[in-house]
Amino acid sequence: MVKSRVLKCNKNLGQRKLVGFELSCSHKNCQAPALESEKSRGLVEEPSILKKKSQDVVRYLNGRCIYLVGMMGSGKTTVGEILSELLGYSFFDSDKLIEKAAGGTSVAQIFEQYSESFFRDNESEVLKELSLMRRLVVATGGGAVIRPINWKYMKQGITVWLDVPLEVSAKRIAARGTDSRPLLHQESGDPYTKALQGLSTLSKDRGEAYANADVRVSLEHIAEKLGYEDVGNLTRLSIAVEVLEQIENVLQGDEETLEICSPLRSLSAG
Ligand SMILES: Nc1ncnc2c1ncn2[C@@H]1O[C@H](COP(=O)(O)OP(=O)(O)O)[C@@H](O)[C@H]1O
Ligand SMILES: O=C(O)C1=C[C@@H](OP(=O)(O)O)[C@@H](O)[C@H](O)C1
Ligand SMILES: [Mg+2]
Repeated sequence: MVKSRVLKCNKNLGQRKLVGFELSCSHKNCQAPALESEKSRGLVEEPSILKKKSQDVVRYLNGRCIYLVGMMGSGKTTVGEILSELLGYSFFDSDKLIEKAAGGTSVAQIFEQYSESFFRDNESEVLKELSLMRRLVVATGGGAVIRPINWKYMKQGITVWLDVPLEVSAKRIAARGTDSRPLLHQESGDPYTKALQGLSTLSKDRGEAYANADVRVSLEHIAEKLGYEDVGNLTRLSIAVEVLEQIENVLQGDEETLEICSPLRSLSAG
């Protein structure tokens, strides 16, 4: 087992960082376990056409990581896991890494016991560490987009914005409750109302930050393409496939552009 860098620091209010983020991978360049071993998780059955698409995207990515951005409840963690399985990449959720480094303290407790700013410092540290690695799918926390430094780290890979109607995200969050999302706690009313109000406020504050992503995956666009009346009924897999297709479109375009612009490139590729 190869361990990448582990942050050495102490967990206290004086220091701004938590004790070691342990980012360990099964192979030197952070390849995920072979897809077969992932199949045991049974997250997705993979028809041959999807396998071919996944393999094409892996080639275009050439080891670059995928960073999923989007509001709370947009499906970053859920779709990210499926994407990692399809690509044979390792999956990391930045929130989970922070919670693990904090000895299991939840995100909500970190906000309460330390501060949002403390959480954000650690979020940036996690993204900095992950930016040194390859062949990862990273589900970021919804607020990762608000710090420019985080874009510097995420832009080492391909950034994908899951653009989901706030009503759909609010419904998903309400189904599990808002306790785990501290930025929704100050709202009043039933879980759906709290979630929708909180998301609406955050969305206004964050403006176009998410639009800095390399790829925008609009669930409304997918629903239209697939003939779904209700965006909320789109399956996790159909969204993951759209992410792959959009990444392929962007990277294929880049590859063709590079081929046109620098004919020597194919020689340098060896
Ligand atoms: N396509 C989907 N259809 C139905 N529920 C979903 C879908 N994607 C995510 N969810 C659910 O929505 C909630 C939020 O998803 P999550 O992946 O945690 O979002 P994020 O990480 O962006 O906050 C979870 O309970 C998850 O199971
Ligand atoms: O939008 C945000 O600022 C946050 C989103 C959360 O992650 P999810 O987007 O996975 O819920 C988590 O990082 C924290 O509660 C802050
Ligand atoms: Mg998440």
